[in-house]
Amino acid sequence: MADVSGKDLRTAERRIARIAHHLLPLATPPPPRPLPIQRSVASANDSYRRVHGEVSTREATWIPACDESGKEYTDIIYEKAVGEGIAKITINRPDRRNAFRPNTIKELIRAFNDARDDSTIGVIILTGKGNKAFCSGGDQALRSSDGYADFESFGRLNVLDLQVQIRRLPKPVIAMVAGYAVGGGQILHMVCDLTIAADNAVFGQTGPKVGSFDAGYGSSIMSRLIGPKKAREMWFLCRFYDAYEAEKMGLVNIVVPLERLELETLKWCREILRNSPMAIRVLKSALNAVDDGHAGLQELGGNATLVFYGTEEAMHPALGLPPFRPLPKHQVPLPLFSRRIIPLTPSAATAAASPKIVELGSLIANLTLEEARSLLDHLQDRLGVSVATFSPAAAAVAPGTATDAAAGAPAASEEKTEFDDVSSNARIATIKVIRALTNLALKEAKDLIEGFPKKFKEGVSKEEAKEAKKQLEEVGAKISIV
Ligand SMILES: CC(C)(COP(=O)(O)OP(=O)(O)OC[C@H]1O[C@@H](n2cnc3c(N)ncnc32)[C@H](O)[C@@H]1OP(=O)(O)O)[C@@H](O)C(=O)NCCC(=O)NCCSC(=O)c1cc(O)c2ccccc2c1O
Repeated sequence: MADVSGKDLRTAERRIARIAHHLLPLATPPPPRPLPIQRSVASANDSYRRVHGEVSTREATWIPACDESGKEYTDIIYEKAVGEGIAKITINRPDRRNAFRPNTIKELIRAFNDARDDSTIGVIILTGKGNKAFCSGGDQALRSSDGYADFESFGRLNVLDLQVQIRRLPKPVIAMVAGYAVGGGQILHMVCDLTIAADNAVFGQTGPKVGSFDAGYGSSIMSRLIGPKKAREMWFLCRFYDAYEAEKMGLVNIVVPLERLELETLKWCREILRNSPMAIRVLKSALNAVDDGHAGLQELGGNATLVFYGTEEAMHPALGLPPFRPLPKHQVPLPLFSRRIIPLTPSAATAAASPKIVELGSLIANLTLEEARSLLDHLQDRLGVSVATFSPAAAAVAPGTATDAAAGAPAASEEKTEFDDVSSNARIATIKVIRALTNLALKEAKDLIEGFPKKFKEGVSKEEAKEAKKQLEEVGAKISIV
């Protein structure tokens, strides 16, 4: 028989005693072990399955990751899966059953921040090194009267910041639990969105035995997860519960054989990753909102704002609603617009010009609108003059408008108005007025002031043209009625 020293015996006794007072007495015999992975699937060949198929259950290839500080991690391992949107954060203090010290929490916060900001990451796994413990809570050797103190001269309870960070993180966090998840470690898995437990997992609180308690998430979320009676039992009695009991209580999502723990967790990650990240982000905040009070509403509200920012209305809030009353038919705009239009009207001065000018004038007069536009661009590039310089005496200057009158209108026409270039300053206000004048939809109104010359209004009276001119000038547009 091998020699056993007195010290070894004492250590063994101490360990047995430590576990024993958590595990005994069990109120009921352990429940029969269900099959490790249960599925409640109506049909393995339903249309959902045929469309979406099964996700891969292969292993991931992990590469070490760091955050922007580039600082090494000592208490954790931070990795990302090659070619997949999965990050894995592992508490790396196995000789302490992955108990955390303040530095561990600081590193966890850095890694979670990085995974949050990395747009290639969609799901984060939190786990512990080895098979013996996910995390055994705060490092009891470092507890002092003002919290947990390691390299600093003061104590902290910075795990509370980490809990909040995980709750607010806009991506799912999955706790992958093997072995003990006790004390502050059990609370960490509870604030994660999902928990995949190995069949050797053990859950429980020890606070009242070691002079501590978590009256924050550790109490409220536990009560939400397993119900108020069970939460009281867990805290008041400080018993430990195995993985199957935990599953029955609703503390974990699924129990799997230890050797399949990571593969099953990866499968869950991959299933999440094929769904809409924004839908999941909003759902996470919605599921947390009531329990997180104002902070929960703030998170949910922030997500609503983000979704709103993607809409046209948020980009142009000043545009308001489209005009309610449809305009009479003759006023319904025929879309037509111009960045630059030269009003080509004959004048008395033309007759007095030299033959060269008359010929040039005649050539210009016969240009199509497209050619006229090209000519203006050319002149502008060549001579550096603005289009407005070429507008006739009337008043056309950027960002002006002018509408062509009805075809065949007798006089060269006070009933025409054409749009010239609309400056960005006046743009939104101009669009708004145009919509009121024309009943155009937002997009059409925007196209109107940006697009190639097209008709704006047809058959309008002089008074209407003047009124339109007045309204547009009031918002900074410059108009000519020719
Ligand atoms: C987890 C155990 C049941 C495992 O038992 P096992 O027999 O497998 O292993 P050992 O007991 O021999 O442990 C091996 C080795 O690890 C050391 N160790 C284990 N846990 C811790 C720990 N939490 N802190 C420091 N060191 C730990 C252990 O001493 C051994 O070292 P050796 O040198 O002797 O080999 C069992 O280990 C256990 O019950 N651990 C203690 C669990 C515990 O009480 N945790 C603290 C609860 S309080 C808490 O976590 C907490 C943290 C916070 O930050 C809070 C913040 C705000 C409010 C409340 C908080 C809070 O309550």
